Amino acid sequence: MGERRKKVNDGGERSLIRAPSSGSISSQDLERAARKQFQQDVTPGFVYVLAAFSAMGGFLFGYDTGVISGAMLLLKKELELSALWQELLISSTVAAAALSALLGGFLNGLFGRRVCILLASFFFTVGGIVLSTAPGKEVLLAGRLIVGVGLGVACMTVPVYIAEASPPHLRGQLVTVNTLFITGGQFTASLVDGAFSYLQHDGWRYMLGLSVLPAALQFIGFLFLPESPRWLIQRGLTQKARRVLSQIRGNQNIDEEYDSIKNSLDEEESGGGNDGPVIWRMLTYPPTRRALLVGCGLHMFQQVSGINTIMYYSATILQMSGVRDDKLAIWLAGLTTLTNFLFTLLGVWLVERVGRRKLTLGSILGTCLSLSLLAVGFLMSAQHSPPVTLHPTHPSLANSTCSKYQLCEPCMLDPECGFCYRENGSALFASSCVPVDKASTERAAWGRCSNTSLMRDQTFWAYNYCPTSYSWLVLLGLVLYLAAFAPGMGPMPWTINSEIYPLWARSTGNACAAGVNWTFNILVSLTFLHLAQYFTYYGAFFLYSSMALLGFFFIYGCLPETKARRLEEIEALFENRLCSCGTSDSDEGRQVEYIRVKGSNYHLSDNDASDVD
Ligand SMILES: O[C@H]1[C@H](O)[C@@H](O)[C@H](O)[C@@H](O)[C@H]1O
Repeated sequence: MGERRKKVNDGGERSLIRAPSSGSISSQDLERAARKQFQQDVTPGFVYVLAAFSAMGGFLFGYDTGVISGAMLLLKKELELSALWQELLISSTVAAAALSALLGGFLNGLFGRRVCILLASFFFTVGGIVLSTAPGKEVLLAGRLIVGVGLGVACMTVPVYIAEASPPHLRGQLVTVNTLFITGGQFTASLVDGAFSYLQHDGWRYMLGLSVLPAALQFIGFLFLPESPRWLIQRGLTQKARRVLSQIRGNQNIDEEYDSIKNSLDEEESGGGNDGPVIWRMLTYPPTRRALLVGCGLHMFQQVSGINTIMYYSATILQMSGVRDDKLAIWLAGLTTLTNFLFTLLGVWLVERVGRRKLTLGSILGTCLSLSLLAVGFLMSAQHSPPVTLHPTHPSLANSTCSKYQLCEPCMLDPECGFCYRENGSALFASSCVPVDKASTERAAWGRCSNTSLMRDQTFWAYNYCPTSYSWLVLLGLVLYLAAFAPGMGPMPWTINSEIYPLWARSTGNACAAGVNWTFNILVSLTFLHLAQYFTYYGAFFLYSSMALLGFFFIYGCLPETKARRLEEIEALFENRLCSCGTSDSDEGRQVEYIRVKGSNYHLSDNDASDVD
């Protein structure tokens, strides 16, 4: 208790932690002086330019993963793609991204962040050109693989680069901007898909090729942007590092930041144990092992709470709610990506205000509840599933299971069948379960629903869904899901991973975590239809909801708050046994303000202001 002032090892960041009780005049004077100084140390605009150019990698991530669904609608008709080829063209990019993200860790350590981003934008540009000029499906596949390689490298490098260049008080916000760009890319892709869907011939070339523009812009921009100062110091390029630091910190004093990075590197070196591959060292050193577990766990829970299934399925949810026109459903699906984007913006605003931990916890809890609501919506629809009243006879039905179904629910869960019905006001009649046309799921193979243009008024074709009066519940679940997921669970795994590893483990840690993200992304999307078929839609969504609940407990127990801390301080947060964060969070319950002042670094736990000039 006798200790009135404690020097903290924050490596030069002048930090004042003020207890709510400290309200004496001297403390206020101190704050005023500190704030004045802080305001003079404005963050130079250069950091924002740097973050925006880097986040174009995020935009391309969102664009290239989002645009394929619309392009595929045209491609499969024009190139007569089999189901296997469609699957190959979609999954190849994600698989290539998973592998190249892992390789990206190695490249990052060896060549630095800047070269890796240049490499990624080069791959994006070449991939885009190959895709838009492809003469056939084989070249298309090559193009999708090239884009995937770029994606993997970009998704793990960009957050690290932004985190390493940002001042601590802005780091969360600037790294989260990268995810904002991901969702912005997804939104743009849905607009481009909508616009070019009218161009039946070659529309896909424009959809896939447009990514060349931002990719080339990023490449040119990065020819002029600097390397990360932290990587330069690690490589012993100290003069260059100092130059970059002065460039990105403007009129602020860079000595302390420089010393802090240097000291933490020296400590690591003198600590020994530098033998063996980085991943081995990470796994055998408890703080990095714990950080890796938290980082990979966050990405796993992000994906198993179903974001990409929801985005992919949103057009069907909208059709279920009464939007019957396919084109309109595609445009309205754009609203889903827009909602995702807007709520990510909320995340950018919240991350430095409420902190990473609270934001992620609140978000996953909301995600879990809204997934349950979605599941209840599907359950109600299933329980009130309309019956099949007509059992037409047709030679092709001899080998089909469709004619055996008595209700719409099992009929729509069978990928071979669809539900054809007539409607009079809200009453449904003359319904049948018939095989879907193999060439297009928009119509039946034969009968009343086989020719969309000739379909008489009031005759409808439902594939993948059943007409229901509970669609409002599903729609509400969808909107609430996006509102809960997008500000926290969408961006935080990327943001937190960019800051929880010490410098020597940062590239490898981010590479592994991004690899986990892509792997679970593939797993969830490949299993969704089977899950729905065997456990029904509500079963699938209840499963995602329980995953999110598990994720909540994991985050509650294991994720420490990293807000406003210098990157070099964060390792210390993982020194304690994992899963103790929920019980002892040192800074929680106290009002924490980090204020830059001249002089040494103080953790001010009382009113003493005597050392501040
Ligand atoms: O953080 C992003 C984002 O939330 C996207 O919307 C999603 O498609 C990605 O898979 C995810 O990693």
